[in-house]
Amino acid sequence: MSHIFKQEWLDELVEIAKKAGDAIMQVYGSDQMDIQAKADDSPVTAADLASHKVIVEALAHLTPDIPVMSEEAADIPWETRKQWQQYWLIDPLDGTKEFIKRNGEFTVNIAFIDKGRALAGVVYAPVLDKCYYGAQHLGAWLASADGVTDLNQLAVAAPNVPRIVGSRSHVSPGLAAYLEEIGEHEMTSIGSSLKFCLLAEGKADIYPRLGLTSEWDTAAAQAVLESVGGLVVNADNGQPLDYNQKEDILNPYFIATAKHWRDK
Ligand SMILES: Nc1ncnc2c1ncn2[C@@H]1O[C@H](COP(=O)(O)O)[C@@H](OP(=O)(O)O)[C@H]1O
Ligand SMILES: [Mg+2]
Repeated sequence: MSHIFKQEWLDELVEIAKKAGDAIMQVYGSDQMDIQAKADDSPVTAADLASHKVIVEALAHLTPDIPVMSEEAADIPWETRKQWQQYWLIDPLDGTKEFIKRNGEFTVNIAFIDKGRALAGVVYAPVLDKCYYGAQHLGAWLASADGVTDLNQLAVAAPNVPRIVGSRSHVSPGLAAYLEEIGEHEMTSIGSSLKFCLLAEGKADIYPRLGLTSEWDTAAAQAVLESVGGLVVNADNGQPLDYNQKEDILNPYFIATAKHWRDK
């Protein structure tokens, strides 16, 4: 059965992400982060696993019949997964390296994928106290200490010189070539899916990711950005970045662009 993504689900996702953030902050505030290396040698902490547990349990309660894929439970056969029309795709703690460095640039990510498209998502940065959430047919908002901002109501003027955002901890040779081609620009480095959120908030213009990411790293934030008219495309062919269309979970290199920059 196919579901219509409802406003109540979006509100519920915000609550779930905040609970997951609370679980992460318990580890963040303790002396012992319990860092382990995963099979691919990337770090995983007690916080990734605690956040994963909170989200998976809450989603099972919210929508018992919708499957869930998480970075921390990704071993789902392609034969099974390729049948999914709709599913939740989560990265319980994106920016694990930033979490370990304790610079606050990490997020909880929950996306709703509908027929290969990132339809809705929430991105929550507990230390920064910022929660971005949206759905393509409902809109997108930022909840912070200042209250709730409708991201579609922001009037953003595109600057003359593009403001580029890039990874703090994963720098690729492709990016250097891209920046050289683009010429004069301002560059900001920040960890996790927050890069997309800066575009959605009108604080940056382009996020070129000419390096590897997995589908759970991008889905929720792509949904937020595209709910405010931004776009994320495959850097090679300009096609929208899609989900669950191939066995390999790695994304192609991509370029994300803010609405005000697309309109320029
Ligand atoms: N070589 C690689 N292969 C796959 N994913 C990679 C990668 N290098 C970085 N990433 C992904 O990039 C994410 C961090 O993004 P950024 O560099 O923009 O902060 C990591 O998420 P996690 O922290 O959840 O593992 C990781 O999944
Ligand atoms: Mg990640």
